[in-house]
Amino acid sequence: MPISLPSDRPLIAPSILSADFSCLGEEVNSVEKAGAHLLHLDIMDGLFVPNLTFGPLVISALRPHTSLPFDVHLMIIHPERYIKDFAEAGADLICIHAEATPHLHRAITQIKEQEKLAGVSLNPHTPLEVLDYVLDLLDFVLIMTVNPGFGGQKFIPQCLPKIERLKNILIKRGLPTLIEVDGGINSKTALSVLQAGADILVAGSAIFGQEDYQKAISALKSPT
Ligand SMILES: O=C(CO)[C@@H](O)[C@H](O)COP(=O)(O)O
Ligand SMILES: [Fe+2]
Repeated sequence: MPISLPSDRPLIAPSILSADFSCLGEEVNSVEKAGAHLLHLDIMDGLFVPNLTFGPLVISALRPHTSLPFDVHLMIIHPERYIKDFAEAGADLICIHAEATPHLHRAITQIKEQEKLAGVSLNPHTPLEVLDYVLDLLDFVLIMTVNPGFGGQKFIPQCLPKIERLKNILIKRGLPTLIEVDGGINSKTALSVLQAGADILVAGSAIFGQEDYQKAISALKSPT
C-alpha cells in the first residue's frame, strides 16, 4: 500500500540540497523535530539538469535516521531505468519529469507497481496539457517554479497562473491529486503559491539556509 500523507495543509518538504552534507543524518533529524512533514530528495544526473547530486545509496543510508516520508524528485533522463532502485532504497513518493521520457504513462505505471505515490513534474515552460491523459493516475503534480538543477534560485512568478489553472482542472475533474510546488519558495513567495492552490511546499534554502529551522518551517506553514 502507498503511504498515507498527513491531512495538514500545507505540507512542508525541506529539500536537503541546501543541507550540510557532512552531517546529513543530523540535518534530517533537525527538520523532523522542527515540524517538517516530508523530506524532499533531489536526484540530478548531469544530463537532464546541469548538476549532479546523489543516488539510491544515500537514500537507503538516510532511511533509518527518520520516519519522515521520502519525497524523491527525479531530475534524470529516462527515469524508468531507476524507479525500482529508488523504491527499494526507501522512497515513498516518486516524481518524474514529463520532459525526461517519451514513455510517461509507462513510468507512472512502474511507480504505482512499486506501491509508491506517483507524481509528474513540469518545468516552468511546460504546459499542463502534457498531463491531460495521465492526470487521473497521479497522486501529485510537482510544478517547478525555477528551472531545475540548483537550490537557491529566484522564484519565477509567471508559474503562478499554471498552479491556479491546475487547481481548477483538478476541481473540475473531481480529482484528489495534490499540487506540490518547488523552487524559490520562502516566507515571501509561499503566500501567493498557497493562494494559487498548492498543497505541498518544497523549500531548500529557506529552511536549511536559516539558523532556526522551526521558525523557518512555521513561517512557511502560515505565511503572511
Ligand atoms: O528541485 C529543486 C531544484 O532543481 C529544488 O528542490 C531545490 O532544491 C529547491 O531549493 P530552493 O529553491 O528552495 O532553495
Ligand atoms: Fe526538487
